Amino acid sequence: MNYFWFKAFHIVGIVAWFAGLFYLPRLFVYHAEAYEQPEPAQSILKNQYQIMEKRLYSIIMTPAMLLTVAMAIALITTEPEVLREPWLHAKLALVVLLIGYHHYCKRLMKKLAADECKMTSQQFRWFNEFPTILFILVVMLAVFKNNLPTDIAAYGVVGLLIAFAAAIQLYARKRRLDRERALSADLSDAGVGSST
Ligand code: HEM
Repeated sequence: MNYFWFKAFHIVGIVAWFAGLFYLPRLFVYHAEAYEQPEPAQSILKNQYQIMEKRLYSIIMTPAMLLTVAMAIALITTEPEVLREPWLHAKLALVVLLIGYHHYCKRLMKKLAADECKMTSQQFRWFNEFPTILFILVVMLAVFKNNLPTDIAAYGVVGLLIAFAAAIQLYARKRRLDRERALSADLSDAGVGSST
């Protein structure tokens, strides 16, 4: 019975942890875009994102990660034979990457707060997709276990990367066109380029 409790709270921890792992890098995208704004909007936005990032990281993400890992340890302690399973070894390798990503987010948060982060909003959009891929792979390993269809998983990851690249490029193009349109509207409001 304990095993089911541990598994239930393992999943509760995962959901809360991933809510943060998906949303924090999105905040980094908006934080990086705030640098394009004029003052005082820039300072107000940067300050607001900094508060949101800090709270999300320390109140939700880190406790949820600890709950996920604590429940995983409890699951393994209850059924130690699972430690011999190859799917769990693969899953642990991916979880190590996730925990590394989690800590790297903290480093980026500090750099953004100190105005020392050199990453652009487009680079953050790529960074944002990393946990999605790890999430899908870890869940597939947890469900299929040793029967994971590795060929389908590999094609799926490549397909996802192509879809992300297309979406990021299309969005960058849309932003560039919007900026050009706004600039030409400003110029025509100011009478530049008009003979009347
Ligand atoms: C700290 C590292 C982790 C370890 C050691 C671990 C270990 C385990 C173990 C032993 C189980 C029980 C398997 C079973 O009863 O068949 C389990 C279940 C599960 N884990 Fe993890 N886990 C970890 C992290 C994660 C993460 C990060 C995710 C999601 C991204 C995840 C997703 C799941 C899911 C969905 C289940 C339920 C699978 C089922 O009932 O068939 N785990 N985990």
